[in-house]
Amino acid sequence: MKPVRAYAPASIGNVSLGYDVLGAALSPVDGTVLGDEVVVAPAAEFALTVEGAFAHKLPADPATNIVSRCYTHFCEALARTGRHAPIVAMTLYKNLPIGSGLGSSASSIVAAFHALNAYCDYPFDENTLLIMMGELEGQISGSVHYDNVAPCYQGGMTLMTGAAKQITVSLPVIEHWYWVACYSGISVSTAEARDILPRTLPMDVALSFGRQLGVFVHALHVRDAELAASVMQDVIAEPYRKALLPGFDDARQASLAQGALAFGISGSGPTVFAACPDEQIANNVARWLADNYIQNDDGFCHVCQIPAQGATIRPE
Ligand SMILES: Nc1ncnc2c1ncn2[C@@H]1O[C@H](COP(=O)(O)OP(=O)(O)OP(=O)(O)O)[C@@H](O)[C@H]1O
Ligand SMILES: N[C@@H](CCO)C(=O)O
Repeated sequence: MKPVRAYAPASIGNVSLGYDVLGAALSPVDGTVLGDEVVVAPAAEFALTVEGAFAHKLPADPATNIVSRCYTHFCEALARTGRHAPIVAMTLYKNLPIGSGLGSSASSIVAAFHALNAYCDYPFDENTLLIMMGELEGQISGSVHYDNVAPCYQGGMTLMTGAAKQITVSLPVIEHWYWVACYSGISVSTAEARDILPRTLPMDVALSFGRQLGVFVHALHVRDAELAASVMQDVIAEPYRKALLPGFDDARQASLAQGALAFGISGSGPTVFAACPDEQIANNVARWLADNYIQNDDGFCHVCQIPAQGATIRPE
């Protein structure tokens, strides 16, 4: 079998108004690689090598890397179909920072499963593979949520259905919007950022959540950018999580003052995002965030769009 390489993009989980049920893939407009890659090649025994800018931030033992667990999970699923497990050497290019809010573990998981599936000539369909990706994401963050793995794998903006038969539906995107994503450089554990949230919601919060999500989906379908932006406030997680993000309120105020239409936490943070009506405003917001929100040399800021294509495969 021939070696393959999979690329899986960064993503915004929640997009402010869709806690755990809405996500979007990200693609920097300047062509920067913002996502993990996994290469799968034939070998005499299983091995995982980790390279890339953030490889040193992962535990040294490859067995603790989520990519090794993806391989085991994939092989077990394959065995249930009567096929033999492939013996492979995998290389993870860890390009995304850990605990960033950019769907870093999701990116590794999607690249790993997509590469293994392609290497084995696609034994699993997209929905089946997505369920496996969600299970592995759940092992890391403490509960299954698809809002990073789904857009990362499928591209675009995806809404989770809650039904195993079809995990996601794809939403239209406002094509002229630019999305600034700024990673401050610190790490926030997704599991811990989930633990600080209340287990139940007051009725008024539940009503706001449902109203916002319904209006947003409608607005995307009728291409009403103003209406879509008007409901992009996080009533569930941001009130609790912003305390974990130094400079969050100032960053929001400055981004909105410069013309951003909406501003929020990407996933569980510390990355923040700003949805902007044009590229010029996005560049201005990105400059401000780069100068003021980034806290150390690991931080970065990119002007992005939401790509229609999610994970990709190419021969190695
Ligand atoms: N390939 C991998 N990529 C990322 N994290 C991994 C990987 N393998 C193991 N881990 C571990 O999984 C945990 C990931 O933590 P967490 O879910 O907070 O980060 P994340 O997925 O990077 O976050 P986010 O979705 O906010 O970007 C860390 O403890 C990390 O060491
Ligand atoms: N929906 C998840 C995304 C984590 O990146 C959360 O907010 O916890």
